[in-house]
Amino acid sequence: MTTPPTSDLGKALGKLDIDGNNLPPSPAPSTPRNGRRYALATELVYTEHGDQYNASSMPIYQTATFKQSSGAGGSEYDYTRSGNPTRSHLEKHLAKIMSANRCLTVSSGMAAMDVISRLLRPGDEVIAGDDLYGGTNRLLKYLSTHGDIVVHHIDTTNPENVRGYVNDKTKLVLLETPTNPLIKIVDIPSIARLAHEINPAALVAVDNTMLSPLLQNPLDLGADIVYESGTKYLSGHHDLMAGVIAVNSLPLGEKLYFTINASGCGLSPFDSWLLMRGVKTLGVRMEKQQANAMRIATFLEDIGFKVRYPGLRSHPQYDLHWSMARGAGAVLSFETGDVDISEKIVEATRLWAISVSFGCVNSLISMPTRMSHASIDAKTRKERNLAEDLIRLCVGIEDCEDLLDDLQTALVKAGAVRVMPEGGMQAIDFAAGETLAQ
Ligand SMILES: Cc1ncc(COP(=O)(O)O)c(C=O)c1O
Ligand SMILES: N[C@@H](CCSC[C@H](N)C(=O)O)C(=O)O
Repeated sequence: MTTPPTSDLGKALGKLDIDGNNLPPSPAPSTPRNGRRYALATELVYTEHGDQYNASSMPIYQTATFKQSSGAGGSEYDYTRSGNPTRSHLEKHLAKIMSANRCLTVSSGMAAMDVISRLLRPGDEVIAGDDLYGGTNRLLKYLSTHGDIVVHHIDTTNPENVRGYVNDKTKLVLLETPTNPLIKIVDIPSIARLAHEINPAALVAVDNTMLSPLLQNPLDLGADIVYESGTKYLSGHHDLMAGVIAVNSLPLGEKLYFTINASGCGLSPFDSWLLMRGVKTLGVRMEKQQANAMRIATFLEDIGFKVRYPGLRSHPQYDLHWSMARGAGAVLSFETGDVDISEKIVEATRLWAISVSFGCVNSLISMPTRMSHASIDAKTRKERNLAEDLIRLCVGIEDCEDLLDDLQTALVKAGAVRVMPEGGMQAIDFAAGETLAQ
């Protein structure tokens, strides 16, 4: 029961929420899904954890063990591998944000993927995209060579392609959207629907790292599992590694928890605390990152580069993206038509750090085939149309004029653009055989 309101405003409003329920104003931590009622930007920062001293920030329970009050054990926590209050608090908060009934946090995005992959048995089949993060590709390859799992890498941008591969052995359909690094869009609702129709036991898992729960909720779109690298947008500062898994099915959540406890990959108390702190600023970070990304993408497209970004009208799956997502994110890629020129651009930037990963407050530049996707062999990259000259930009929160200025200088220094007498610049079409001299 809630206590009666004492202020006039309180009396006027009572304790009723917008649905007329007499409930606490925000989700009780243990019932995140049913309790959500503020806008996401508010929920990101609003937390309740019931600390005995009312600490505003959830304390870090930096302990491996918890003393028991009886010889039979049985307290809520006994050992941090099995559970820790700081991690639990984060998981409950994330469940609320991710529109999930249960959330689990582990030591990296790949650990999340590994935990999910333990649901597979020899002979099971996995359907995955042909454009996906290099590390995910590497783990799937390992499962196929060491675990007798059959992995089909197909173009998941067309749900009909997926239909052809779903059968009674399909255990997992693994999707990324937008894909990393080609920024292709995958129709989560259609694929989830058809996969479940053909094989109700098939699990549809979505790697939501590119957008974060602020911009897309795959569970609401029909997925069974959503996971993310918390190393990226959720934390936002590249100062921790984390992975997050969210589900609505509680039995499925228990299976995943079993693996986390059994294998010991649960997120540490300190990283749980850091991630909790990072999540609170996700809204403001992403807002600025997206605004900057849109300007950068528009500039590159205007001067003639082929740019991949779902914020641009020219993206071939623009409508599909916006039917699922609330924003375009802040990762884009573009091609120059010449690998050496791309390398020169990357190396000529100063503000844009040459770095893997994305989602950080700092802007990053990289050539995926040399860095994040180098673990995919050159032959496979070619088969999957992963252009060697592709440059990926992960846009941060800096002043956009500075970012544009640094990028423009790098383009000129690298000889990737022609400076026009009337001002401005024009990309040189190296793929069409054009040169700077022309
Ligand atoms: C789309 C995507 N998923 C998963 C991962 C794995 O995350 P982590 O590096 O935290 O293991 C990455 C990057 O590493 C990624 O880009
Ligand atoms: N050497 C690492 C590369 C990590 S790439 C990180 C991120 N997902 C990205 O796309 O940039 C590895 O081998 O995993």
